[in-house]
Amino acid sequence: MTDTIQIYKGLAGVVVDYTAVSKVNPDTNSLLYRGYPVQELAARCSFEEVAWLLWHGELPTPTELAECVRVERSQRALDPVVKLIVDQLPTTAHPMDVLRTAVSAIGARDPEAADDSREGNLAHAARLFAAIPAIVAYDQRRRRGQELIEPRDDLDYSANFLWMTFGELPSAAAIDVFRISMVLYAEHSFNASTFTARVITSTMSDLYSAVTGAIGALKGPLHGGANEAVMHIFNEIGTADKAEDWLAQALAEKRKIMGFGHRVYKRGDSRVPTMKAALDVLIAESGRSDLAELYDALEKAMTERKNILPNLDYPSGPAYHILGFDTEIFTPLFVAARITGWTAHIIEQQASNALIRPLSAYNGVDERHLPGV
Ligand SMILES: CC(=O)SCCNC(=O)CCNC(=O)[C@H](O)C(C)(C)COP(=O)(O)OP(=O)(O)OC[C@H]1O[C@@H](n2cnc3c(N)ncnc32)[C@H](O)[C@@H]1OP(=O)(O)O
Ligand SMILES: O=C([O-])CC(=O)C(=O)O
Repeated sequence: MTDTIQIYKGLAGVVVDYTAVSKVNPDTNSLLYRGYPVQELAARCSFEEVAWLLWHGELPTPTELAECVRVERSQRALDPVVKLIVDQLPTTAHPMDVLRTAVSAIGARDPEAADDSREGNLAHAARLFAAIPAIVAYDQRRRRGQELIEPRDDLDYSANFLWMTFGELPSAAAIDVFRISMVLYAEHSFNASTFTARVITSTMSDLYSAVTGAIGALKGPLHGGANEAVMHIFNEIGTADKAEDWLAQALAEKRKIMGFGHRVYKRGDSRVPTMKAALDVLIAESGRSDLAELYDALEKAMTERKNILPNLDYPSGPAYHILGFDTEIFTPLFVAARITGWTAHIIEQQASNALIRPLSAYNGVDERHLPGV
C-alpha cells in the first residue's frame, strides 16, 4: 500500500508565509497596500509616496518625502558603465533581458551590494527605483536609433520617466495615467516574481540577485509579459468586428487569451476599473475609439464564452501603447513599478527568514544499479 501524497500543483491555494506589505482579497475584490486601498493611493499619491509607504509601512512625512525625492533625483542618470553594457547588447534581445542584465550589472558595481542590513537594503532599493527608468527609456530610444536623454531635476518620477523616453512631455492628464499605472502595478502579495525574489532572499543572497531573478520570473506571458501580449493580440485581431470569430478560433486552438484570468481573483481584478478609467482618458484624448471598441468587443466575447474577466495587463497594454511606448517595453514598465513591492518583500523576508525549500514526490524510475554493481 502506498501513502497518498497531497500535491499542490503550482502551489495553488497554499499559504506559505505572512506578509504585512499588501492584502489581496478576492472575496471583496480589494487590494490594500500597508492597509490603504490601492484606489485611494492611485487617486491621491505620487509614485514616490507609494514607494516609501511600501518600504516603510507608513506614508512619508513632508520631510521624509523631500528626502525620498532628493535621493531619487540624485540617482536618476544612467551610469555610463551600465550604458556601455546596454550598448553591447543586440536589439534582438528582449528589453526584459537587457533590463535583467543592467540590474545585475548595477549590483555587481555596488561595493556595498552584500550589505543586507535593513538600511543597506533600503539604500539598494532606492538606487534601483531611481535607476530603472533611465535603463528602460534608453533601451526604447536606442532601438529607435535615438540618443540618450538626460533626466530633468524639475520633474517628478512619472513626468521624468516620460521625458527621458520621449524627449517631450505629454499632457498633464497623460502623465497622470502613467503615474496611476505605476501605483497599480507596484505590489501584489506573493505573485510569481515576488515569490521568486523571496526564495532567492531566503538563501541569504543579496537584494540585486533577488531582483534579477524576479525580472526573469516577471518576463513570462503568464505573469508580467501579458501586458505586451495583449497588444500583440489586438494587432492580430485588427478590428472590433473580428473579435468574436478570432476568440472562437483561439479557444478552439486551446490558446490562453492574454490579459484575462488570474490565479487569485476569480471575479475580476481589483485594479482593472481604475486602470480602465485611466485608459478611457487616453482614448478620449487621442481619439483612439477603434482601440476602445476592440477592447470592449474582446472583453464581451471572453465573458460570454468563458466568463473569465480581464486582469490589470488588459487595460495597461493599450494605455502604454497610446502613451507611445513600443510594445516590447511594456513589461519593463511593470518592472519599474514592481521594484517597490519586490524590495519591500525582500526586506520583509530578510527580517524574518526561513530557507524556502519545499518537498517533492518522486515519480521517476525505481532504484537501479550500474552493470556489475
Ligand atoms: C499582472 C499579472 O501578472 S495578471 C496575470 C497575467 N497573465 C495573463 O493574462 C495570461 C493569461 N491568463 C492565464 O494564463 C491564467 O488565467 C493565469 C495563469 C493568470 C491563472 O491561471 P490559473 O489560476 O492556473 O487558471 P485557472 O485555474 O483559473 O483556470 C481555469 C480554467 O480557465 C482557463 N483559463 C484561465 N485563464 C485563461 C485565459 N486567459 N485564456 C483561456 N483560458 C483560460 C484555464 O485554462 C482553465 O481551463 P481548464 O479548466 O479547461 O484547464
Ligand atoms: O498576483 C499575481 O499572481 C499576478 C498579479 O496580478 C501581479 O503580480 O500583479
